[in-house]
Amino acid sequence: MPDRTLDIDLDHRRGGFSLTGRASLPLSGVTGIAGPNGAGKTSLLRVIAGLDRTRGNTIRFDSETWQYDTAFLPAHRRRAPLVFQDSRLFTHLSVAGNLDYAGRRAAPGGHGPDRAELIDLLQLAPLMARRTADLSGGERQRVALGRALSAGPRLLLLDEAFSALDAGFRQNLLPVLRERLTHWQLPALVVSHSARELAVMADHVLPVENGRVGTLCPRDAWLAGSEGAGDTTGEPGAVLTGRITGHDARLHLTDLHIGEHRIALPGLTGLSVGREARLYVPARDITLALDAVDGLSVRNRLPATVAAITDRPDTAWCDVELEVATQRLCARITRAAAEALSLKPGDTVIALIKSASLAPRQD
Ligand SMILES: Nc1ncnc2c1ncn2[C@@H]1O[C@H](COP(=O)(O)OP(=O)(O)OP(=O)(O)O)[C@@H](O)[C@H]1O
Repeated sequence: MPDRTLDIDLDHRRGGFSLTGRASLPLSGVTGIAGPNGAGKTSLLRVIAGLDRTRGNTIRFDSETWQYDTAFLPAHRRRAPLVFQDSRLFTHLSVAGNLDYAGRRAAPGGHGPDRAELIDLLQLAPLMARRTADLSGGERQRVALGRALSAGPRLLLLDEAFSALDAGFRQNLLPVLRERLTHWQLPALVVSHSARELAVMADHVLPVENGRVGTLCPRDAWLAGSEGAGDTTGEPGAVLTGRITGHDARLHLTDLHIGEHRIALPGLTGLSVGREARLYVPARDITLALDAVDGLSVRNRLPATVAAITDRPDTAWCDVELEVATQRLCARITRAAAEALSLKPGDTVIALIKSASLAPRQD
């Protein structure tokens, strides 16, 4: 059990919708919140933020009661800002004015970056004097994130808060933000429909389905689909954790080492050499080979050992679980291919991963 937890026990009713269930979420790292449209993810974050005051919910933040019976700590005293897809900014203030306003209201004891780091992280310098009414959707989202981080938060609540960012900016921001959240010791709850986003950000995932809060599970278990979630396409994936070992400015590639094995990633320029980075690899994007193959364009080739093979009943597919330098990968290949290669646990194979599948994309 983690030391500090956010404990929720919900019996939330709004209109015809109800959200129920209990969970104890770690107040360290990032907890992803996943589930289909209308499941209740936004409702959950609103209750935690203190934006919905329905009876029947109990929320405890560490030893502090945020809601219980008739007791209700107002949102501004929780200091758990909620950034959502279309956050409203103060239109009578400039971008700098919005950040200043949040900063002035920050109470001591919160976490987050100083102003210079914030501006650098979210690339706000060219926007500071701008009127917020004139900003694009992505710019507005960057400012909304900046405002939340300026407010001395104790818990950050992000609801599809990266959806308007362009794919390249997001690909760079997510691993850096993840690393910074750890540095600031700022826990976060992140709602996202993107398995790739949750893979990079989350340590645990809380599934929400049909108005019911599910069981918190480790990110890798969720990605593998073993908890019934998997990614938005219902297919598994896995996360490889490596260390950035170099950037090639000419070829726009970043080198990441997983143990002694190298992977080249397109355009992960936001992370400096030596930093840890997580990489989401969808199972469908891995090809398996028994031997080294020549004359292929695929350059990411990881030696792996087959740990298990699971047939998907009534489909053409099977999932091959692999071990790569003590980490786990999953490859979805056809059962016909597994039979043709006579794959079995203990076999040594080479996992081939196209760089394009690791590149930024809207998903
Ligand atoms: N104020 C409200 N009054 C009545 N029903 C509401 C209210 N707000 C949300 N709902 C309903 O509650 C249900 C859950 O909505 P919620 O926004 O929490 O889902 P979600 O999981 O975040 O969905 P999505 O992934 O589509 O954003 C929906 O059916 C929605 O219509």
